[in-house]
Amino acid sequence: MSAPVLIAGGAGYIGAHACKALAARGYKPVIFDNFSTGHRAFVRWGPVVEGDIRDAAAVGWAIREHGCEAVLHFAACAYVGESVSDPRKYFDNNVTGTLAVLDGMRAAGCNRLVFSSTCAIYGQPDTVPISEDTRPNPINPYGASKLMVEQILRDYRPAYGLRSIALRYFNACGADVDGEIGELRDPETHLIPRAMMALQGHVRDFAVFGSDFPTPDGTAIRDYIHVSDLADAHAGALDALLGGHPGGAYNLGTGRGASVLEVLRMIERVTGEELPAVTGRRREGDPAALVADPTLARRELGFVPRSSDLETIVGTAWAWHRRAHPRRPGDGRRGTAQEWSGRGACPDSE
Ligand SMILES: NC(=O)c1ccc[n+]([C@@H]2O[C@H](COP(=O)([O-])OP(=O)(O)OC[C@H]3O[C@@H](n4cnc5c(N)ncnc54)[C@H](O)[C@@H]3O)[C@@H](O)[C@H]2O)c1
Ligand SMILES: O=c1ccn([C@@H]2O[C@H](COP(=O)(O)OP(=O)(O)O[C@H]3O[C@H](CO)[C@@H](O)[C@H](O)[C@H]3O)[C@@H](O)[C@H]2O)c(=O)[nH]1
Repeated sequence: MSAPVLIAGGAGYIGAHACKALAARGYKPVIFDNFSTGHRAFVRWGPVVEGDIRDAAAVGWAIREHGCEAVLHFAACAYVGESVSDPRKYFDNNVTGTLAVLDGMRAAGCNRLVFSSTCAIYGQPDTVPISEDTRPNPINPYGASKLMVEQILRDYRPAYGLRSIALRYFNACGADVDGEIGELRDPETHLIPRAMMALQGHVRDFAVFGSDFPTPDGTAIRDYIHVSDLADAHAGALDALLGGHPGGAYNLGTGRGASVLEVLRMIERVTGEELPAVTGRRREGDPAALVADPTLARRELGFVPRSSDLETIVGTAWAWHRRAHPRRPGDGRRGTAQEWSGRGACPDSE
């Protein structure tokens, strides 16, 4: 018998990959989504309830109707820049929305939750790699909203017996190896999909955001984790919660950092194409380096990334993008990623 699980935000990028991973493990994902950024075409592995997480009664109804034993909660607004210009939207959807999910769960007698948190809760840490002991210090409302939810979850555990695991993803990327789902947003702000959209002529203003960071090549370093590894980690966290895990918070990353230039060189290698080489200013609020210490997740959840080498990340993302965004004629290229390493030689995009 497959256990039904409510997947709030299951029509989105990471949520849909999690639905596929859960279905492969014998769970029955029940997708709950308002399709604000999700895709109807990504609903393939279970029934869908169209609704808003801020509607606690609708969440409770969906849990009872399908007999869900747990909730995986991906639904959120997740644009860092937008969270600075419109913080109310973020505190409303991410914090008030999560309170409503928790109300719906309690009303339906469901007390196990896996929550999508983020390394954005750490802000600009002084040292990397970042362990869970690093003091959270978010520098934007998006990160603050996720940290608030983590605090709420900690308080709900002793008060209401709601056991939860918060998974702090580093940079989610890549696409399903079968090419069934991938990363597709409007607008798209993330490095890898934007670079690929630039190659296909859909983005005209692609740039490296900053070449003066205190890093070996001057560009920012991130810990890129394949979305299918994240999806497997959710299945593992769910297994753990259903098996009696008391709950907690875990970093999900590889422990290895890659600079923007290293990612772009890999994109050029895998695609055999030259990217437009433009160096722009730093994006406001971008830390120099975020790299996970994933030891705790490995030890306590058995988390081992299998697809998170840059070549697999870029290869799967490129396969998806070629299908999702057929090339447009004309491209306006201005150089190669190789040229970026000679910083200063490139035109400034500002
Ligand atoms: N993409 C990343 O690199 C990354 C990193 C760290 C954390 N996260 C977190 O992971 C989660 C999923 O991110 P994603 O990249 O898949 O984003 P996404 O936008 O693709 O998915 C979010 C999904 O939630 C749905 N949704 C949003 N608000 C809703 C509401 N009020 N009611 C019902 N459904 C709603 C959207 O329609 C969408 O299907 C988010 O919570 C995000 O904060 C993402
Ligand atoms: O066109 C672009 C886009 C991005 N970057 C740089 O590439 C790096 C990665 O950027 P991006 O892919 O936008 O990811 P992050 O800004 O690191 O943020 C993502 O990863 C966070 C966790 O690290 C999540 O919390 C956020 O939701 C998610 O947007 C950063 O240094 C950016 O400045 C560029 O140089 N050019």
